[in-house]
Amino acid sequence: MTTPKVMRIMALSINTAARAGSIIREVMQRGNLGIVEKEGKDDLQTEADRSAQQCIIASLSRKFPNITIIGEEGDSNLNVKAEWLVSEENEEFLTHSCPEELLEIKEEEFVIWVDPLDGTSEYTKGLLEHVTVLIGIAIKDRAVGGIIYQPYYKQSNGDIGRTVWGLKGLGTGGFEPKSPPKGQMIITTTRSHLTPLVQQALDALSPTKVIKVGGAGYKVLQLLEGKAHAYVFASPGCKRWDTCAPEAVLEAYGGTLTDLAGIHYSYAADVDYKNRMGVLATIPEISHSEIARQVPNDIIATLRA
Ligand SMILES: O=P(O)(O)O[C@H]1[C@H](O)[C@@H](O)[C@H](OP(=O)(O)O)[C@@H](O)[C@H]1O
Ligand SMILES: [Mg+2]
Ligand SMILES: [Mg+2]
Ligand SMILES: [Mg+2]
Repeated sequence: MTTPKVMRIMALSINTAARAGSIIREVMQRGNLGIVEKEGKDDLQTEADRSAQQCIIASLSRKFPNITIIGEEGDSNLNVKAEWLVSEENEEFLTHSCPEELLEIKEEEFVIWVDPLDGTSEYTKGLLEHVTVLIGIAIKDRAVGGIIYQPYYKQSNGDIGRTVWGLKGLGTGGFEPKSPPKGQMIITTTRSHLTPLVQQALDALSPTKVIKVGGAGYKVLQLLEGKAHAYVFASPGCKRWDTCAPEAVLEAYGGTLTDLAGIHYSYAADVDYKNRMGVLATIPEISHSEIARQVPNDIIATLRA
């Protein structure tokens, strides 16, 4: 019985994200981040972003040559050194059963969205716990599988690094699920891109507490670990590579991630990769549609303009 393609892609992505995470730590240890500006001073790229992406895309495309892979850092030179090429599929993950509805998906139907280092700004500022490696697996236009690797997570046994994964129809792994305190509305949002519109959306939801952190991946981890009820970002800053993996993991867990109007983003290969309508993510325990309804129409209209 051959292993279903989606399970092999998840299993290789798990090991590849961890290898990319070790590259991120190696670059930091060497101390020369090789920072360049992409679309301005607010959009940085480091040697870690570039190298982690080379590792991920070279490894995945070597084993699955017919898969469409879209990386934040654009085209990468895939002639990488042998030590960056990951070929082992994660055996622990492969002990799980493939969801019935995903058994027959062909390689050509997958689109993989790669954010090799989410939280670059935080990485350059030493806020290392905000940094994640994101590999999102879409089938046709829907986010289905996700890996959120934290290169700087400290395990209780002293090990460094943690892999959080999710596959819709199967579930999640790698973290201790926790619900946030009842009777509160804790919202996580941007650490560095607060605008009047972002603030207006937050105010409309009357939060009891606001947690400002970097990284789309790290914000969704706040929801998974019971630190926040919702992630609200009324701005077009994020892209599909920021949200594909977090959406798949959160929704495999029973939560929801959409744009601010409550509509799911398409992850088809040919979409405009900008999340122009912001991000709204909620834990399973609260009504996503109820929260979306509380977002004032003028905010939606402004984002749509
Ligand atoms: O992978 P990077 O470029 O670090 O991803 C960015 C997002 O593009 C950006 O929108 C996020 O901004 P906020 O913190 O304001 O949500 C940033 O945190 C990173 O996720
Ligand atoms: Mg970036
Ligand atoms: Mg990102
Ligand atoms: Mg990035």
